[in-house]
Amino acid sequence: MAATFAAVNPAKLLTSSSSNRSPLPHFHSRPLVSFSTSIRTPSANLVSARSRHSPVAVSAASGSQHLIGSLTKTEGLRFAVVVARFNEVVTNLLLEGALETFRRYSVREEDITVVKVPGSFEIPVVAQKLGRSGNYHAVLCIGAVIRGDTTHYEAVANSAASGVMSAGLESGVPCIFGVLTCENMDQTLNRAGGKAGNKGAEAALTAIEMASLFEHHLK
Ligand SMILES: Nc1c(NC[C@H](O)[C@H](O)[C@H](O)CO)[nH]c(=O)[nH]c1=O
Ligand SMILES: CC(=O)[C@@H](O)COP(=O)(O)O
Repeated sequence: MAATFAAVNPAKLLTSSSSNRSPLPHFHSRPLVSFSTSIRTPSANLVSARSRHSPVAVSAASGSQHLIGSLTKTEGLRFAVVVARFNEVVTNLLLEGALETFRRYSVREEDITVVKVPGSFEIPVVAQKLGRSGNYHAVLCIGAVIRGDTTHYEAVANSAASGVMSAGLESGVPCIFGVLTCENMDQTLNRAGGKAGNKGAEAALTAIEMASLFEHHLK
């Protein structure tokens, strides 16, 4: 049977859609977030063999081991991005934000697969399949659900949210919820590179952290 999804070169996506939009205002030239790796009570006995090799596993005063994903150890991490085409003007901006973040944090383009689906309702089943494939360390889900006149909004938004959660639980691969659920287009655009930032970029950071947590600490 033919492949059920098509891989899209993210570089091409960025190029093809960047001509008719203004630059995203919330991007900076350096990584947006960094975690302190300092150990306040550096007792050798408290640091496990594994954490010695990982600057992001820190031991607290209590002696408990604290594990946290790294935003900098991205080498070899592979990501799938499932994007709803519904409200495409918005989801393209979210996708661009996500790809820009992956690039800033040194995720290689060839380690990113973008899969387009009709609407947010279709995201979970694809996320689950991608998670189960074993090919990805995290699946980032992007969509934009905007309230209309009927109760359709609740159905789509709630299904997307619980479906993405189920996809993660069922596949064992972090599935990240980058689906906007907004009252109107103003609210939506504000969160797709406007006043409230770019939630696609934020969700990509979450994907990196979770992928690292699983890969470096929870295997
Ligand atoms: N209204 C929105 C939808 N609706 C479409 C559904 O997601 C789905 O494709 C359809 O019901 C067929 O199963 N999708 C969004 O992503 N955003 C919306 O605002
Ligand atoms: C998300 C939606 O519900 C929307 O596109 C549908 O609008 P309506 O409730 O007016 O049919």
